[in-house]
Amino acid sequence: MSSTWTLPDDLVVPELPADHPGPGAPIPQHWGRCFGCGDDQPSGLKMDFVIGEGLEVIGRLEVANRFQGGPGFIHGGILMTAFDEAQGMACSAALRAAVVTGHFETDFARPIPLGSVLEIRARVEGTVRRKVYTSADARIVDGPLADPEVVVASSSGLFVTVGHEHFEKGRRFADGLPGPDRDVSAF
Ligand SMILES: CCCCCCCCCCCC(=O)SCCNC(=O)CCNC(=O)[C@H](O)C(C)(C)COP(=O)(O)OP(=O)(O)OC[C@H]1O[C@@H](n2cnc3c(N)ncnc32)[C@H](O)[C@@H]1OP(=O)(O)O
Repeated sequence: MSSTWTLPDDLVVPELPADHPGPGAPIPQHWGRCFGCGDDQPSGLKMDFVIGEGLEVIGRLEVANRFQGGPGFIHGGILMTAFDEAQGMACSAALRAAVVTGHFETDFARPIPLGSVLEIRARVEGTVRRKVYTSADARIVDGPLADPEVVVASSSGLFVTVGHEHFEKGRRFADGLPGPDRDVSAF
């Protein structure tokens, strides 16, 4: 299966921020209630991230039983969510900007068993105005069917940088129903 994704000709590769922490530095969760990375989200993916080389970040996902789709394997939508989180984190680390997903596509190359540990390497390919082009690939690095040489899935996504006002619209719904305003400025 091959992607229909193509990068534009006028892509600009961003410079790393001057205070970029460098490979291996942990990346904090961007929002405690985030389904991808938050530790205040019991049903979430609870992904961990560190900075990789250049414009790359490295995410880790333990494939828990609750992520099951077909018997014994990860649900495809869960895998897409993990890619979405990783590629969003790559944008945030490279650009120090808030982003939202505009367009996303994933190739599923191999089934991924429950109990395995996925490493997702996600990177910014470049920007065009507010558009951020990203890609990522996943490998099983521990547990069942582990083989770090094999790419089990890959992904391409277009993110769009937004101001914090974007999230103001959702702040009253942070508990799922309209309620007191919450401070989402740290998102
Ligand atoms: C601390 C932070 C941590 C951040 C860490 C992040 C990690 C979290 C990762 C999870 C992220 C999510 O799931 S976010 C949740 C899912 N996504 C969303 O809810 C987004 C919903 N959509 C929107 O809110 C809106 O459509 C926007 C913001 C994407 C765009 O609206 P806008 O602001 O009015 O901008 P607009 O002018 O329309 O578009 C700007 C440019 O992007 C292009 N563009 C817009 N949408 C698309 C699209 N779907 N496909 C292609 N291109 C698009 C336009 O053509 C234009 O290109 P040009 O004219 O310049 O050529």
